[in-house]
Amino acid sequence: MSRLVLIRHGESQWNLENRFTGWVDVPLSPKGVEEAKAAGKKLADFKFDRAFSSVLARANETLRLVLETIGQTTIPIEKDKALNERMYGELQGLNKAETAKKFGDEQVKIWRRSYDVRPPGGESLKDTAERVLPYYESRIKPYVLKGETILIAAHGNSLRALVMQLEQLTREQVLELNIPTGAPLLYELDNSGQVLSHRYL
Ligand SMILES: O=C(O)[C@@H](CO)OP(=O)(O)O
Repeated sequence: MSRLVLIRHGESQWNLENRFTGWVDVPLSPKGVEEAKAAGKKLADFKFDRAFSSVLARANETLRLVLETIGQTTIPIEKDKALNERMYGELQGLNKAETAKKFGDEQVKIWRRSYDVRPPGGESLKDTAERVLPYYESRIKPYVLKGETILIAAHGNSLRALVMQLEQLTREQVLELNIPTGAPLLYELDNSGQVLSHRYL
């Protein structure tokens, strides 16, 4: 059996300011730093074989703080832009509440949570899945099949794409799927990579 822990980065400065972030490389907020350390405390009983992260600072920093908290900073780490947040195109930098006022709540929900509608100039969840899932299959799943204990630090939407696949969610179900910041989500998988159980720690 393999254990796979997914963690969305702690609160970022732009989460705090309620701005669309995407590929903009913003830092963690002070609360985000605390969330990452608290996540580490929840993972104190885990002995990770390896970890993966996007190349964005908020995920890298979250991973570093978790590994420092549990004293496991020497494990192999692979960082790849395939795990980056969904690129939010023209929405990047805009305030989410102001954007909802301008375009309507329903339109903004579709841009934020639908499966295959692209925000203007950006990636849909489907586009994001088309880079996250091949990366998972080629770089992460081989270690799942070996029964390793693995940590992935990434983003709301890159993790939604992975969770949709792991849990075989429908497009309707993924519309309601939100992944909170700094909350470790544990999957137990069998030796063929099928999910046996999942829960937030
Ligand atoms: O702004 C973003 O890049 C993401 C994650 O914070 O936002 P959303 O909640 O719309 O997926």
